[in-house]
Amino acid sequence: MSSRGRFITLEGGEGVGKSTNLAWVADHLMDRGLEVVRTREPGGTPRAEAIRQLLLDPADDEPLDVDAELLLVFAARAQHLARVVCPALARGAWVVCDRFTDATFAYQGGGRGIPARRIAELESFVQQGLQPDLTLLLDMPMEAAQRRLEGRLGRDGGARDRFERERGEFFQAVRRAYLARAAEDPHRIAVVDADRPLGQVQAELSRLLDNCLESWR
Ligand SMILES: Nc1ncnc2c1ncn2[C@@H]1O[C@H](COP(=O)(O)OP(=O)(O)OP(=O)(O)O)[C@@H](O)[C@H]1O
Ligand SMILES: Cc1cn([C@H]2C[C@H](O)[C@@H](COP(=O)(O)O)O2)c(=O)[nH]c1=O
Repeated sequence: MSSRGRFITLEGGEGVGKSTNLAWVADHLMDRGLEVVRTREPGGTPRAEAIRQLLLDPADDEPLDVDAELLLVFAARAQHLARVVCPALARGAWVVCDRFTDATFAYQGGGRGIPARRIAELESFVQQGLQPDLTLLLDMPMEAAQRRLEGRLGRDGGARDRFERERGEFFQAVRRAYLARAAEDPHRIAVVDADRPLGQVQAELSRLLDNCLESWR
């Protein structure tokens, strides 16, 4: 096995099963003796988590400007990369991250309508060429994912955050943007049908991960 760490991201719309499967992916890799760092965006460090709170806060006393939203996402990312992701990869750990820059192209690009070239400029500035080695895009129809989310919110007694309050068209645009990214970069982004029982989803994740483990040897 190479000593270089690997960067794996999970992506997809709200409620498709990212958190559930992130834990499973981390365990799958740890079972193979790898050091795994499990993290998320926006967030992953105390200051980046504080930016996450600003982004997710549904208070409508002061609407968040779309460019401010984009810059906050990348500010949190810069902090997360500097403090967590890059040091972990440098010491040979595997980083498994719930969302990364594909989410920015999907939410701020597809959802908010910010041109992809503007997002790409910030991506180059903040990431300096760093890209995930593998992205697992969990995909399913928005309506079914919304039902799952309602089930979880009901059980948690949780309230919807600023993004979860968006309308259906927003989430349809997010899904289209994710699928367009996967079509542009099929070598990195694997689309996984998430609208299946968990065992079937995880069997496919297992196959994808084991193929990568084999080819990265
Ligand atoms: N394949 C599946 N079949 C049925 N239910 C599932 C499946 N995967 C996840 N769930 C359930 O759906 C709900 C949402 O899953 P989860 O919280 O993992 O999604 P998420 O993509 O992380 O959501 P968010 O976008 O809000 O972070 C949870 O209650 C989870 O137990
Ligand atoms: C990384 C990233 C995230 N978002 C949005 C997408 C989600 O609605 C929230 C994060 O909450 P979750 O628990 O992961 O669902 O943030 C975004 O708009 N842009 C991004 O780059």
